[in-house]
Amino acid sequence: MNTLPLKPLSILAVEDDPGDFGLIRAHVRLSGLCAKDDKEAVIWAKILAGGVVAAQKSHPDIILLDLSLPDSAGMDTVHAMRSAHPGTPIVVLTGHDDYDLANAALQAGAQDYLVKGHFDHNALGRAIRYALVRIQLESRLRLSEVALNAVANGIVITDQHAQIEWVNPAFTRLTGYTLEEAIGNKPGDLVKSGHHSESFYQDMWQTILSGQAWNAEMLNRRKDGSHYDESLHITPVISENGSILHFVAIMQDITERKRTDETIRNLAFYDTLTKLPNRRLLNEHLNRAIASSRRNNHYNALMFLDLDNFKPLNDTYGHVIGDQLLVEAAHRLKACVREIDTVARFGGDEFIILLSELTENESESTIQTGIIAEKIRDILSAPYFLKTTPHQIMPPHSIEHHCTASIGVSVFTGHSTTAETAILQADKAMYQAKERGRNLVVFNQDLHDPD
Ligand SMILES: Nc1nc2c(ncn2[C@@H]2O[C@H](COP(=O)(O)OP(=O)(O)OP(=O)(O)O)[C@@H](O)[C@H]2O)c(=O)[nH]1
Repeated sequence: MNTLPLKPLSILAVEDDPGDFGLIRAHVRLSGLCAKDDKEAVIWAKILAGGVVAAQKSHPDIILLDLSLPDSAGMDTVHAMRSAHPGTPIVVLTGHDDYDLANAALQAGAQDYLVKGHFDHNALGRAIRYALVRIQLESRLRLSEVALNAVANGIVITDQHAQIEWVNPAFTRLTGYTLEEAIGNKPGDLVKSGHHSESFYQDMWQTILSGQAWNAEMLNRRKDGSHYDESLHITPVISENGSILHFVAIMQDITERKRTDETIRNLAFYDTLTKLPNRRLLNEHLNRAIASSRRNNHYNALMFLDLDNFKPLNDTYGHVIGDQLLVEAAHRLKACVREIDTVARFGGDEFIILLSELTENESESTIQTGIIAEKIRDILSAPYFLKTTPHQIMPPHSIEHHCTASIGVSVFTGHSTTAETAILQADKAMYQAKERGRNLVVFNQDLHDPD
């Protein structure tokens, strides 16, 4: 920050009363703000218009402004001088002890005021120095405000009780809440989505109340009810004695980034046609199931499922119709299992179903799996109604198609197998199901030479 000018000050006094001007000049000399023998140190203008012109010509360091002039009175005088000379500090001279008038003058852009006839050279000197410092601080403050208003990130300033004192326009753009609507509310009351646990917020409070900054990515709710993802950074503002005065929260809308991350994740781990987990995600789930089975001794089951005679459907009606059947089969499979199980598309017309956390008893687990496998076989064999699309040669119509599946099953614990062998065993059993005439469930354990 600039310090006060070291050179003697140049002062403009806008004052219609020669007696008052004489007093001002005497006080200025006594105050030591300018050289004692400098007759030009205080420039005199008797009316506002003259004062405005004099300020333009001489660029004074400070303007002493009487509020009651022949060509202007009251706040109009302050407004006129302030707009003509925005960067020059103004000390208003009021005629009587009118604090309302003085306050209004400060609001209108003056930096300080003096009551005429009630100040000496010390008070004048102090007022002038104060006004010079204050205008510098005000200009820095204005600059910061312009910057805060211009940034793309939302900014919220709260008091120590988390009640909003100020928000910037980016916050309004992000949440839909204007400054007026936000003031006095707690941020959580405006944007909490209900998506995060109590412990999430407890962690936040614990951190910021201990004087530390807190960062998180979270889902919030706009005024119109829609949701957005934000990256949030909260910093406590701490006084010299260590108590918290404010919190400053800076938030960035990361909805787009989250969406892109989600798309990339979906492409990496999910089949684009059926939206089922792909091989890579299946392997993750399978390895996790094996690891947990090693700890808790629960059996898992893996079904390798291949649709029977799927190729002719493609050959007769085209891949678009074949795709519809694959999507419908995926829906049916998902409906047959629990939330914790995995239905994955392994490739082509092959699916894998992983049943996790069965019982600790092999035969019980095998019976359970058999029931589910039969249910799947049954559900998949129900007719499919597939719709041809208008661009095909035939007008759009519905095709009723029948399709069955051959299912190979392996039941295992984490102690007895690896992910690879579990898949191989189920695949081998599925191959047997095909060999034995299709539309069958075959367990790996029932093969003559199970692996
Ligand atoms: N519509 C469609 N077809 C696919 C897709 N991926 C693979 N296919 C087809 O699925 C068929 C798989 O056929 P197979 O499993 O070899 O033979 P199948 O006719 O089902 O006979 P079996 O399995 O022996 O009962 C092939 O015609 C592939 O072209 C896909 O994403 N969409």
